[in-house]
Amino acid sequence: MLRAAALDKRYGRRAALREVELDVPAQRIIGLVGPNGAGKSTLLQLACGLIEPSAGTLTVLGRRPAADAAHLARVGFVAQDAPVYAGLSVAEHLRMGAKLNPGWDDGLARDRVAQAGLPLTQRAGRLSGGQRAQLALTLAAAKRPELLILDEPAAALDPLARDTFLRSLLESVAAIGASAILSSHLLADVERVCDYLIVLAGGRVQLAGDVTDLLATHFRRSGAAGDVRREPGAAGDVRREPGAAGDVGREPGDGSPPAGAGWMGGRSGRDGVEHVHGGVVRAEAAPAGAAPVELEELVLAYLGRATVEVSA
Ligand SMILES: Nc1ncnc2c1ncn2[C@@H]1O[C@H](COP(=O)(O)OP(=O)(O)OP(=O)(O)O)[C@@H](O)[C@H]1O
Repeated sequence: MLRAAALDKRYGRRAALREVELDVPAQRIIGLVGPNGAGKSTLLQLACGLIEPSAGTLTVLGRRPAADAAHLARVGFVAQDAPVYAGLSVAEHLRMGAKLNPGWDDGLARDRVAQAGLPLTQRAGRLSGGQRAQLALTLAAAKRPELLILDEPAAALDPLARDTFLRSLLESVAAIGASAILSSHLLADVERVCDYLIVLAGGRVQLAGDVTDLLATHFRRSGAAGDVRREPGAAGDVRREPGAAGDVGREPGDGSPPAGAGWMGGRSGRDGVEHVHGGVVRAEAAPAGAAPVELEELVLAYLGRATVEVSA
């Protein structure tokens, strides 16, 4: 569904993506996570055909992004901050969507608008942030795309609006049978809706795979519980909501490796066990005494390792 080979994107001399290799199957909801400047928006914009690769190849639904009008119709994009036309009403947005998109599903659009409680006569500029995000999602979903691409769609929303938005996203994806890729800084959101994960840092893919496979092949060495955030380089800006489960007693990096965590800051490969970071290891089967990891620990371990590698 989404394939990248030796994909590079440079802005002048700055490399935003380097040697990206991806092969994401269809029918997934993909979470794209990474700290600020990791290259998430760049990858999504490449996938939409808004920008061109500097080197390498990227295919979306088997073709070059935005290859032609027919291919454009197969992809729906919700850009960061859910842009809509402030001066147009909700109903006018739907009429515009119907005119511009050959596969427009007006029934789906009107159902979604009603479900989200968007007043048809209200100008988009007067909608709340959550309502604007719902309108942008409606416009993208009513195209009935095979792939929905969303760049931090819920970042500006309060927890309740985000919850409603994510539920609508899941319903829309299920209703149209699409794949979706969304970037987010909020691991709780990714954990909730995504079944495939891509971790980007420093323009490189640190980890990619089905969430169930990743969780089945990563473990925490005994004594390492919850220590990933206390390691040097643990990336602090991919975050959970304050108060979310698992946050109790965890503090951002205090600069010292955790006692008893088996921290090696690199890969050993010994006995088929690869040390990732922060007591998190990768192995086909659980090493003796190791415990399952949560998605948050997994992501932080790879981001922590990337930070250590960059600063080494
Ligand atoms: N139009 C541009 N011109 C020059 N540099 C750019 C441009 N867009 C992005 N960059 C740079 O490319 C890198 C990746 O940026 P990108 O916006 O893709 O990251 P991101 O992971 O989406 O970050 P954020 O989470 O802050 O949105 C950054 O170093 C950024 O400064």
